[in-house]
Amino acid sequence: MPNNLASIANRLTDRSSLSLARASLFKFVALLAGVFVLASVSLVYLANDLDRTEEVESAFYTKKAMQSLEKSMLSTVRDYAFWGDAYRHLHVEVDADWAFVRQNIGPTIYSDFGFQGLFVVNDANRTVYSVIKGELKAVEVSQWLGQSITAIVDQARAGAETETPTTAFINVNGAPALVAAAAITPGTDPTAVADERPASVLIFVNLLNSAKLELMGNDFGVTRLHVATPDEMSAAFAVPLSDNAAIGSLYWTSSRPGLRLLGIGLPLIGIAALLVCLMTWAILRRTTAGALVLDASYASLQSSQQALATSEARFRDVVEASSDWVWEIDADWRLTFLSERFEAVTGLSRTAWTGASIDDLLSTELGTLSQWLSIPNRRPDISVQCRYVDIKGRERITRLSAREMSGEGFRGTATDVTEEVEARRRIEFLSQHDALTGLPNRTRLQEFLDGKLKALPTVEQPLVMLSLDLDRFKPVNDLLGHAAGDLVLNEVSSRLADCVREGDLVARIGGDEFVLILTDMNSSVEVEALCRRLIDSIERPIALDEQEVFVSASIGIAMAPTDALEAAELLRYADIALYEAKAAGRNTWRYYAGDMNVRIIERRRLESDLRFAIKNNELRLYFQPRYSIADGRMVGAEALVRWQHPERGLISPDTFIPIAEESGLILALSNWVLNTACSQAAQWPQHLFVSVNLSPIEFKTGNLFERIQKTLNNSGIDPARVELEITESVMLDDAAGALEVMKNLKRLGVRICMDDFGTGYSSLSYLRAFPFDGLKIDRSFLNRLEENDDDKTIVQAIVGLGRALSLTVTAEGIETAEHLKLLKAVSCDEGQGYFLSRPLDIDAFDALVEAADMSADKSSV
Ligand SMILES: Nc1nc2c(ncn2[C@@H]2O[C@@H]3COP(=O)(O)O[C@H]4[C@@H](O)[C@H](n5cnc6c(=O)[nH]c(N)nc65)O[C@@H]4COP(=O)(O)O[C@H]3[C@H]2O)c(=O)[nH]1
Repeated sequence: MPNNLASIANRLTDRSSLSLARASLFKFVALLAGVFVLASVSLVYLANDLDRTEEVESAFYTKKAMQSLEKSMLSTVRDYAFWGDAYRHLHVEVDADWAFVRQNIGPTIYSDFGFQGLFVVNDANRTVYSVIKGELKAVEVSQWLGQSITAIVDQARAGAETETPTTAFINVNGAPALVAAAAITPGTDPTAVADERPASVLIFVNLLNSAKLELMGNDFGVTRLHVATPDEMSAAFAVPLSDNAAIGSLYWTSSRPGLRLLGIGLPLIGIAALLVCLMTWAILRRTTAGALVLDASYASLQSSQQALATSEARFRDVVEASSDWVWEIDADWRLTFLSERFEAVTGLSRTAWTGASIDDLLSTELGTLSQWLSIPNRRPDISVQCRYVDIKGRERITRLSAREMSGEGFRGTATDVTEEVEARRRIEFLSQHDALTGLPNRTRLQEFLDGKLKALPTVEQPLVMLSLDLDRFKPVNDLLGHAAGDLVLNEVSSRLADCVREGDLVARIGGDEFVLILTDMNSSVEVEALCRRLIDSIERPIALDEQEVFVSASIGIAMAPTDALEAAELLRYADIALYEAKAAGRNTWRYYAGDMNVRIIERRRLESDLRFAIKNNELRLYFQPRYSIADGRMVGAEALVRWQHPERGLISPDTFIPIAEESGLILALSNWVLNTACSQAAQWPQHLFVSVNLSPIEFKTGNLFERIQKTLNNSGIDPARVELEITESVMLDDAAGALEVMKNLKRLGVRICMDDFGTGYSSLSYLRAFPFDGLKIDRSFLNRLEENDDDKTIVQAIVGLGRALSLTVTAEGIETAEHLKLLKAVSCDEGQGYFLSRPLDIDAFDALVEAADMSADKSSV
């Protein structure tokens, strides 16, 4: 049975609903057509039958009519023939008066009975009395009839004895006629005595014309009875008038009820068929439309089933391939399904946990999971973070999504997000903290500061911000390496954190820059005590492996609401104060003051003026001659830039070089100096070199080599006559990079000289490692020479060192004859200073050079 059903289903699925519907409908239509054909055939058969019956009846009644006619004529002829008076007046003697005139047997035969012929044939077969159509005529019966009726006459005489008349149909001139004949006898009249002669015979002739036949037919319900035409003669039901067909037959006009029935029935069937056709057409249309819809639904159902199957397969694949596990619970919160991944992810047994409460497995921070699932109108797309303990006893975090099932219960997925959550926490922490020291970073500082400022600090309860920068940290980093620098920063960070109270904030916002936010400082005494503590704490030696490192700090202080109520402003003011603290000699602190800001503004104005100055030729180049100490010969000159400010007059480089360095204008400025210095020096005598100062910033820009090369090419000066002065901060910032640049510069053929030697930390080591050609002893040594014997020794040592390293040693700041004498004594190579010559403008220097040349010429002469 199921097989049968399946095969039917297959057959059904093989054929569309449309074709099925059409096939069924066509069968139905064929059936209906069959019914209609059958009905029509039946109707035709019935009609034929009816017609046949009608014919049979008509024939029957026609015969009846004939018989009735015969009977009537027999009766009539009998009445007149077997009558004593008739015997006396028509046989014994023929008395026309009695018969015709007195109308005993005369015209009434025609007028009453319609017999056209009345004849009396005597015993010699002669017609003795004849009335034709009611008129007395002397005509032989055989003549009038056109034929002999001897047989009829004889048969009538034969019946005389028994008084039996006779009838016979004859044909008279093509029309039938019924002849009734009877022997004239005395009948029952006792007065009339029969003679011996053969009896005379009374003959009535009834000519059956059309009108008479029709009338007769009507009496018997036969329509238009008439003599059959030759065609009708062959009809099955034509009634012959005698055995002799030559006499003719009678026929009638059939009412053909069958035909009438057909006339009514067939159109009805036709109309019914038409209606059925219309209905079928309508049904076909509806069925087609319905079937099309059904087909479409079926196709859609099939594609839905296909999609469902694909979706199921996809779901299966995803469930198996995904790292998530799938769960289902019933209305009692009991786990009814756990996917295979559950074991792989959690290590827990599926079998053991199936049937257990989900609350025993998972917990949320918001309460039990079942409570969360029960939240009315809970959005199904929102997931919840749950915790569980895996097989190894570790707490894991999973993100759970849940949807209510149409029955009762829930199902969903669980994604292990432990790593993700930890990574997020870490990222969150890192986004707010400095990776090296773990201190809050600039972002956290900003948040903290905003929060504190929103609380509106008061003058009595101010918010204090300390901007702290380490002094002497860079050399540590550069000389001892970044690892050592990191250790120092870590140590400093923890010392700073130790100095503040809980609720305060210590943030690291740059390499060696820190910001402290203090909220519970009631007086400047407290603030300063803290600053002292901070500096003391930082100044304590920091042990790094086997050596100790010393750093210090400068602090700038700004307060809210006194100085500002905006975080950015407060930071800026604390920075300004820090700048002042550093300018004040470091290792100290400064409160922000309004005029500091003025100074900053002033500095900004200068920066903008300087930008204009470089472009508009306000810079001037001075040259300070450098002499050989041994013989007092000029060997070269140092190019020193000045700024001829339209309002402020001549401005010293000490004022604007730092501004140029900070604003980035230094490159444009230095280009101008290099080009001017080299093109001027190119015109000097060949034995004079020019020395140009380079800023440490220029070493970091990357294209110093190209710039110098271009300057040399443009000016055409011999590179050997160009000396570049750099300070040791160039090496402090990036020793490896500086070495690379210096080596490249040396390839150009220029000389490199270390400026301000003796003021830094590690000049000696740099001197050995870098390709210097000379060094310039900082003028601070010469300033103190007269009062400090140590400095004399140092100068002597530096000169000795320079000689040992084959460097040209130049003393700067020779202000007195004594300085010169001393330098001569220690065999210092070269010197420059006010005592020998102040820096000169181009014209003055050219004049000096010219004068020097002339005196040299004179001396040589
Ligand atoms: N007290 C005293 N001072 C003397 C004596 N002899 C020379 N000086 C001054 O000492 C400075 C020597 O230049 P510096 O050490 O390279 O120091 C220079 C140099 O570092 C920088 N500088 C000057 N011109 C340029 C330049 O074109 N480019 C760069 N990057 N820096 C420059 O500005 C600094 C100051 O330059 P200046 O004001 O011209 O000051 C010059 C000079 O006028 C003396 O006997 N006694």
